[in-house]
Amino acid sequence: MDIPTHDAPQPRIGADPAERVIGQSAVFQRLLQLVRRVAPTDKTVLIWGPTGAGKEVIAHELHRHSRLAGQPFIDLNCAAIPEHLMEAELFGHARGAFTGAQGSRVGLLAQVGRGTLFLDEIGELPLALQPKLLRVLETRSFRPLGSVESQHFAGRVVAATHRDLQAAVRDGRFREDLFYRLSVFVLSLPGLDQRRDDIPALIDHFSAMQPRPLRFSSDAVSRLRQARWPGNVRQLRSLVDRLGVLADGPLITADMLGEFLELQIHPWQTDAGELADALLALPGENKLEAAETLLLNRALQLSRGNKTAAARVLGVGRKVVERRLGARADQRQRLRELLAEGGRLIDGGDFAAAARELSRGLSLLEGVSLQREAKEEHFHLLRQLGICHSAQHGWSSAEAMSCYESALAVGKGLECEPEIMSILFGIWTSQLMSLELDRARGTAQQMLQRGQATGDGSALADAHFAMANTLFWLGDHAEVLACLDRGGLLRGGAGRRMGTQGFDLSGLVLTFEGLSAFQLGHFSRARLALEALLERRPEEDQPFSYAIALQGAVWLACLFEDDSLGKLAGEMEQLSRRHGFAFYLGIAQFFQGCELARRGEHPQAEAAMEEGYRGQMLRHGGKLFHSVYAWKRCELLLATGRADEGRQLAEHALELAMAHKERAYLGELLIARAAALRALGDEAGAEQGLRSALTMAEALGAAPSRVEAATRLAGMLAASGREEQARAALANALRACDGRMEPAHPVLQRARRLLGSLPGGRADYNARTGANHGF
Ligand SMILES: Nc1ncnc2c1ncn2[C@@H]1O[C@H](COP(=O)(O)OP(=O)(O)OP(=O)(O)O)[C@@H](O)[C@H]1O
Repeated sequence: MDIPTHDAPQPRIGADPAERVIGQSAVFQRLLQLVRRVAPTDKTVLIWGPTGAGKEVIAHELHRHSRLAGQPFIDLNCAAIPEHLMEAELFGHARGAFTGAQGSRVGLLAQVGRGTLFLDEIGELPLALQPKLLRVLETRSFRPLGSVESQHFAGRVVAATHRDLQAAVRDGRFREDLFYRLSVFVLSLPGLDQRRDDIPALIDHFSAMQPRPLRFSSDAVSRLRQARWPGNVRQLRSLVDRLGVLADGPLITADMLGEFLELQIHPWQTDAGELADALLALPGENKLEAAETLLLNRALQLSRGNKTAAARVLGVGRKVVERRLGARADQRQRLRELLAEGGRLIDGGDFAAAARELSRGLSLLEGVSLQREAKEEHFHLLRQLGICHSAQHGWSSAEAMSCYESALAVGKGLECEPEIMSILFGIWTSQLMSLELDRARGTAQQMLQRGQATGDGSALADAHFAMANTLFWLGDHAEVLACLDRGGLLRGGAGRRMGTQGFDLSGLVLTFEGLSAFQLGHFSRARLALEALLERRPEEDQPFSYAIALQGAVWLACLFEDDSLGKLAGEMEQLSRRHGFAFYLGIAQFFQGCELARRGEHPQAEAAMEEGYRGQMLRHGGKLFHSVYAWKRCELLLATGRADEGRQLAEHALELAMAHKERAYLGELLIARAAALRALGDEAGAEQGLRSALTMAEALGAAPSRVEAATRLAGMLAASGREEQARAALANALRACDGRMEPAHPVLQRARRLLGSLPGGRADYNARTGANHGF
């Protein structure tokens, strides 16, 4: 007789019925009594119980106590056989019944004779087969596929399930009539948690089955009695089996159990389908290989790297394990070579080629085989690829960010602190440049925490600078100075302190100290910072440090409306061109534009500002400078009679600033918009705008914009005959800044000139401040 072959497990015929059934607990004993009472009848029985609780053992027990104990016991797992083969399996088929049926086949219904047919996982029986099985039970006859003759079914059906069959009936997944036909008797099997008293005897029973005898100390037994057993008796048995292979000696103590209990795999908590789905969701293309790697890794972990023991756990020869490990070592070597090659190409500035090599390395890691053991290589691949992307596409590149973020996730737990800090710095820069200030502050905070945890001074310095810089754009100028101070970065003198990123940190610190001091009205401090920046003489081998110093200097010179602005910006432009510092070239051109505007050379000013901001800064850095640009360009537009364009620009910049909580130059932007409105003839709008600017500047503690807004407002009030209000507004703003400002600063000079021109203004101011500034 030709029997068609398939990959499904063959049913076991005549499984060892002599296997002892262990269980003295009251609940289990009651069940056994019931088993013995039901067994001699030939009625159908449904065994319900959680997975691994011993349903098959009970089915054997039923068979053993039945009148037909000498007859076959056949078990068929309904979940393990593909639907299209199940019917032939059960009913058998005649020759030629379907394509490929070269011979006839005797089905299990016939094979079982007068014995017990155990249908395990009956809940998985395909819906199409359910009425056919029902008919067998009702008529006690069946017809093999392709046959015209009915045969008598003489056996007994015992079914089992861990599912709630009534729920399956409600959901339409199981036929109600079959359910009632099967559950003539229902035996409910308790889970191991409900019969913990059986645990010691079960441990003894399974220990005795080991090739090497095992003994459990009493604390080990009580630990096992207390453990959770979602996989029930099968889980307990696997644990003892594993101990039998892996324990160093025969005595098992509670301490040794910890590791084994923690490492328990619970495939029984899920069903085979779910388990397979989880495996199919593994990373990489080749899922079979991924699943195999997972098994190998686990076996090695359980056997603590012992290949012979791992091979035993896996049920393969040691050579198989060795071959797989050898292949992995080769792959890892290749990974290291790619990483080294990537590093060399980065050093040589060939970022595109480096990215290609590094990506190759990443694709090697796509499967799960190397992911665990090559974590460090994985981290460096992602980090270096991030460097390539930011070098090629700018700090804000999405690819760079995603590499950095993945690197951080992979790098958790690795001892690569300097590299992790450098990634965080990269992420922070990108967030700052794209005006994601809240996120930038979060990253700076993370850097501070890491720096504090490791106590690394350089990392802490970087972190304080990052935080101070973020705070500057958030408009919290007093906190900028406090943060730089907390980081021990102030009063660094003329020396150079390089940050871990290779930047001249002291030049940057002086810049933000100066800018914040300026906004707070501490003009003399800001001026000192400007002078210290100018003292940082160019050094041939450190052009980038000089570019940083010049950046701070031109920016401050612009704020101070100094005559040196043009010369400094020119110097910065030349330096940046010479060394290819595109972003710094943009800054230089932009400030050149500001200087040209001051001199009234409007067309050239406009060209320089546009080229600097749009041509370079936006392209190579980000939109961080948008408010400085909008403020200065709006002034230029007003000077050339394009007030409406100026208003639009200022309004757009205000929207952006508000959306990103960027407040560094918010007062200046509000003033610029008010000036545009006034130029457009909207006097009321302009007055309102200036009042808002005044309030905003006051709230931010920003002195220059406060005085400027008050001066412009006073000018409007005086022009409309409200001289008293004008004088009060001006005197208030000046008084608030009094004692901190340099008398020579142009903003103050304009304010004082106006106040002096108002009736009683000079006397009023001098009387209130007790000063005599000699208007
Ligand atoms: N009372 C018991 N005495 C001895 N061994 C038992 C007992 N109960 C279960 N076992 C053992 O536990 C393992 C699981 O038992 P069994 O296969 O009968 O569980 P099951 O409930 O049918 O599982 P599943 O739901 O996965 O089909 C088997 O190795 C079995 O020998």
